[in-house]
Amino acid sequence: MTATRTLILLRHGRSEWNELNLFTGWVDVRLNAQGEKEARRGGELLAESGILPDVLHTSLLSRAIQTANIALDAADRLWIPVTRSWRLNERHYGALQGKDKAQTLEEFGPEQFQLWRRSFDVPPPVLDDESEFSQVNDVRYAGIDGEVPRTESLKLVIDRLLPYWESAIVPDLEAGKTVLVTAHGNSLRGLVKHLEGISDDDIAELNIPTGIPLVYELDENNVPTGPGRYLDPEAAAAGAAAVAAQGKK
Ligand SMILES: O=C(O)[C@@H](CO)OP(=O)(O)O
Repeated sequence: MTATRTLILLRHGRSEWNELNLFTGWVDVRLNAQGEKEARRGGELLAESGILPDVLHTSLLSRAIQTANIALDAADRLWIPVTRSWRLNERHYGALQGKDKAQTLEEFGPEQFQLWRRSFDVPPPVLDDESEFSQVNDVRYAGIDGEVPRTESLKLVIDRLLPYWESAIVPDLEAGKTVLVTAHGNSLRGLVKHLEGISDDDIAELNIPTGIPLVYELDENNVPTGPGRYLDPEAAAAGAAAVAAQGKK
């Protein structure tokens, strides 16, 4: 029997802007108190299930970094090596960054809202470089191998994510390491789409809850041997339903 490889995906805990119901994207907001609690619980779930990461990959956004640190502290794994990449960042939400989701839904209607939020290849309008929510002059992206996005569809997220998956994450998995990836709702939707071979249409229905580890066992071709498994399935189902309903309250 060939040994399987273990991959853990963790969406950051609730952020200040999740709380305010604002489109966030690349805006670098922090976790709120509930998000910190979720991150701790995420780490406890890892410890309780004995699925302990050997290496960590995070985005360059503080909410993912904070989540990883808190979770790893709870699992007594703060010491593991870490690599961070903009390629794991949240989807850039273009001109929607900083906008209220409920107001956007009301202004543009459910069809356009869903198209911007969950379609595969329709990006929101581009964000002006002069906007306070633009990242074009953010020093952390000064050296990236590409242009700082002004907007992204899920397709564009997958296009910039997969080279990192292949060049940085897969080698760790192939070295037999248990890999933790701490990232975002839409960058993780992109990775799950790739792993599970979800169609461009069906991916619209997938929502990832905050703070609950999602574990995959992968074969020697890095294909999942079964569906991903949330370490707290009940909380995950409730969390995913809440994400799907955002804007409607
Ligand atoms: O605002 C965002 O950046 C994302 C994740 O919080 O939201 P949505 O779930 O609407 O894609």
